Amino acid sequence: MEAGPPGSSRPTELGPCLSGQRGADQAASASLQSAARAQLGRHPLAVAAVLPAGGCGERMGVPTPKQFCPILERPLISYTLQALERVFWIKDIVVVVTGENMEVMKSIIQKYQHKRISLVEAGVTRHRSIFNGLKALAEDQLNCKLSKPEIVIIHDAVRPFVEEDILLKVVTAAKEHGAAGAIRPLVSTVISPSADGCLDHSLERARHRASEMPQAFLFDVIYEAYQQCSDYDLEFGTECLQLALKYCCTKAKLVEGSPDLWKVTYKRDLYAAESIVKERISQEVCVITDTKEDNKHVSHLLEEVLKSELNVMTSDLQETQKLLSILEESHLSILYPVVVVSVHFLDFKLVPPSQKMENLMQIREFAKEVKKRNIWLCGLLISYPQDEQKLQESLRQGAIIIASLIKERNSGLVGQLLIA
Ligand SMILES: Nc1ccn([C@@H]2O[C@H](COP(=O)(O)OP(=O)(O)OP(=O)(O)O)[C@@H](O)[C@H]2O)c(=O)n1
Ligand SMILES: O=C(CO)[C@H](O)[C@H](O)COP(=O)(O)O
Repeated sequence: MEAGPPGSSRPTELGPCLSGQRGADQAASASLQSAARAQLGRHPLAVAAVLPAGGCGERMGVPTPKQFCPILERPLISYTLQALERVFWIKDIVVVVTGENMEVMKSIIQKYQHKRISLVEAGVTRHRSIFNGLKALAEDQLNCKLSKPEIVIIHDAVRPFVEEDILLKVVTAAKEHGAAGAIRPLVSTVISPSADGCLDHSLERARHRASEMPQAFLFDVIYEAYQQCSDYDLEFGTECLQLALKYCCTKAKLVEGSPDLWKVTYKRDLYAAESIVKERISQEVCVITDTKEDNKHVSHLLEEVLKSELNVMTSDLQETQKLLSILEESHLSILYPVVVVSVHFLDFKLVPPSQKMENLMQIREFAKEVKKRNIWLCGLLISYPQDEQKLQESLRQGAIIIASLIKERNSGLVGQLLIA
């Protein structure tokens, strides 16, 4: 079973206790939390977030709006919500979706146990959706749990890889400047075409930046800007920072962001996002070793070979049960499929595989059962020849298969029995 909570490099969810890793993560998260308290001031600022998620994802070219497209069988928007929920000082998260997607969104919130989420109906453009989200925060509506924040973060729901440090930077900058936004170096040069479709001029790439998200604003600044906003800007605008400048004379502070802030727009972006998620959640593997004497030696050999493929954390049977109960209690597998590889060693010369097959085939039924809890189980039969060199080869094959199962997370292999 591969352990290790999902998502960013500093997971804070409950999860299997990894020896050194967890300690480092907790330290990193604690230092961010103390930085947040220091930078946001002794009386912590009231910070809320608005996530526009009311688009139809036309450029994605599929019927499902891209914010609901699956990554490892979980909707893209759920990853973004998880990233924001992890930030303790964001008190409310307003998600703006179309009326027709309201029920879908509610089911996602319930299934993945998202917290601090309020839903608001989208507008026909991104700016109108964001404006609706701000209105929900501005008006102390009756029996509405939302209250007006001092700072509001605006972040596209289709930008799942947002970390606490960039959120803290834009919020801190917005507190001082009134507005702030993440930027990235341009990859392509920006050109301006003339009316006849030829090049009029090009912009000096080094002197320009791409505007990304997250952005943050003093709530009163951005709310005022949207209230003054022309219909043309609401209809065709794409830049919130520009609204703050145009309508409130507020020059946003620009904050260099990480390469991970990109927006999922085209289908290739979805493939890239899934690869990044797989890579991030496959950093550790937990080897569950049989404590019976005759298998202990070969299990140890497998761990050694696995170390060349992945970071290996070893565990014995008792630890296995503890890990499994933590998994059950922490609902870790709700957010990400947990891969469990049940490894068996067999000297094919002494024991014909067919004799062992029967009880190994039980894996298929058991796998069907645990898949309901998002645990992806498959079996691996490793040849255990007496010849040391042949044993090393089959262990190497076994390690390659295990690493691939964890990194690739192919649900088609769930319940299968593979042989190395
Ligand atoms: N009327 C709209 C349009 C867009 N968005 C949201 O704004 C974010 C960024 O917009 P974009 O990438 O353009 O999304 P879509 O408009 O869905 O994409 P497309 O332009 O390809 O249709 C997305 O999270 C999208 O859901 C929104 O809340 N309301
Ligand atoms: O990068 C951004 C600057 O705030 C916006 O996400 C981007 O402009 C949205 O544009 P579109 O919705 O057309 O992709």
